Amino acid sequence: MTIKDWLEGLSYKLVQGSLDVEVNEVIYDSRKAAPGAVFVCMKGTKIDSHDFIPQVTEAGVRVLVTEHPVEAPAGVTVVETENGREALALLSAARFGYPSRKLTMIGVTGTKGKTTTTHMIKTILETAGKKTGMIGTNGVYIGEEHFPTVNTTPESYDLHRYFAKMVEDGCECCVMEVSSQAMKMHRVAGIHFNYGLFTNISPDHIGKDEHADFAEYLYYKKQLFHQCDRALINVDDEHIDEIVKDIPCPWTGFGLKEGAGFQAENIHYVSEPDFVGVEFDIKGEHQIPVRVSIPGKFNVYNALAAAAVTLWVGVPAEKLQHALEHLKINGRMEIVYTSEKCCVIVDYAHNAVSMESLLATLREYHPKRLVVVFGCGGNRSRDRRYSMGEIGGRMADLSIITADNSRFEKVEDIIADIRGSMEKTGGKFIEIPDRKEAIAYSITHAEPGDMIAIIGKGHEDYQEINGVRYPFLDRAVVEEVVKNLSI
Ligand SMILES: CC(=O)N[C@H]1[C@@H](OP(=O)(O)OP(=O)(O)OC[C@H]2O[C@@H](n3ccc(=O)[nH]c3=O)[C@H](O)[C@@H]2O)O[C@H](CO)[C@@H](O)[C@@H]1O[C@H](C)C(=O)N[C@@H](C)C(=O)N[C@H](CCC(=O)O)C(=O)O
Ligand SMILES: Nc1ncnc2c1ncn2[C@@H]1O[C@H](COP(=O)(O)OP(=O)(O)OP(=O)(O)O)[C@@H](O)[C@H]1O
Repeated sequence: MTIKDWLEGLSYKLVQGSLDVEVNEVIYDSRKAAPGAVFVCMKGTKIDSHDFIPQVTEAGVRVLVTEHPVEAPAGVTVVETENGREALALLSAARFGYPSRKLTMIGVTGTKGKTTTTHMIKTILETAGKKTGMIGTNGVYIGEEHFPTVNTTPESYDLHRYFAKMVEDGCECCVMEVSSQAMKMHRVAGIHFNYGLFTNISPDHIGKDEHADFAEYLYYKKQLFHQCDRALINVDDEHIDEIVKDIPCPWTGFGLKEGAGFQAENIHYVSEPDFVGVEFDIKGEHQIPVRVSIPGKFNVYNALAAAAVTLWVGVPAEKLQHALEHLKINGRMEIVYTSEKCCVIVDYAHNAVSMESLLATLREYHPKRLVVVFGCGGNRSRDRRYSMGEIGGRMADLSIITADNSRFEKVEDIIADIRGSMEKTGGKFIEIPDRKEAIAYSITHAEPGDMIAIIGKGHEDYQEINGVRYPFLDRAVVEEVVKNLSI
């Protein structure tokens, strides 16, 4: 391969050297410099990697892609382009042989529900026999393999490396979360999505290094529509008019609104000893009754969107129904135990907004008592402790305040902050600093018909204390308690 072969689709200027230089790798981190690699420079939020040109050329790099004129040794090829991150995306796609073109690509964007919906889509597609790779906040899943990620949408080079692995491992489809930040940072530049899904939008990710304001946030979320054949959009979103304004691709609505292409109706919240979830009828393009084994109104939206897109992919109705009825998503409204006595749910809700919507949704199931077990992370905003304490006090029948990832703070200090706001509400609470004991207490003291929500850590398999991550999984603790006490 020569660098010329990898420049397809990129607008560039050759400012030094030749395009016939043989290349075998694309890098964007100077510490990986080696002969044969193309080093793509960019101005990052902290570092300008053009500064590393002396080091990388010293290490044998013979091709540089830069955003502005640079000084480079004679014999080194310099290609100038407008945006290094976009160049990285296009070169990486070429480097791996455009693997995303061999996959049915589904992109999911939105403020809330991305992770849940991508998991649902993957489960449905795999139930229908379509091997599916998945990329998002919880990491990358390819077959039995799991790779952790730093970002919800990883850097472009890593994306294409994972797509290539998916193709190699026989995946037919890829479902991935596409964050607005990824759009802004060109991580998905050049990727073509067969389907683009927009779950919802509300103000979030606004601030230094993210989005300047809500308009910019929306603008970047909408960029997905420029890269997909067909879009699926939540028509109940309060910003629907702005979302679909000047939309460049055909789109279909989903939601509860009459006339939506995929409409949910006859919604029932079901709480039975062996099934807790929600059932509804899909109306519109298809008429299919479904039962979803994850509770909550927002999971009606997530399941409806997942159903719609997988029906478009060609999944038969009975496979869809089976998948939704037996769904389990680690740490997202995960029902870990249900019996005549109580129902125990593990969820990742770790701020007041998520906690409030979670508790409100569980109320719909009319539990005898709604019990919440939670703490707050150390070395993070103290406001979160006050607001979560207030929500617990106001919305639960009993709050059991315990430890989360205390990091470098004392659990007792964090609990004291939570207690401060909880007391003002008059809500009932107890304090059990040891999280394992708190979980055990919630179950052993359950009253028939109770719902117990253990929140904040979801899928996390550790508890971070004084810089050490100790193994800890809420679900495993529940299972152990239930087994030992055989209730
Ligand atoms: C603000 C932001 O988005 N930053 C992202 C960005 O980092 P950066 O621009 O700060 O990078 P930098 O440290 O300045 O480095 C610039 C360049 O120098 C290179 N470098 C650096 C050091 C060195 O010795 N040599 C060298 O060549 C780096 O490899 C890089 O190419 O590029 C990195 C690589 O892709 C990202 O990991 C990083 O995400 C940070 C960790 C982050 O927190 N991002 C958040 C805001 C984010 O992206 N969030 C979204 C949304 C999540 C959601 O919806 O919930 C996400 O998709 O995760
Ligand atoms: N469709 C939805 N609408 C509103 N809230 C939702 C929806 N789906 C999930 N939630 C709530 O938001 C929390 C996060 O859900 P999820 O991880 O699926 O979203 P996300 O878009 O990936 O979020 P994040 O960007 O914060 O990782 C859940 O624990 C739940 O409380």
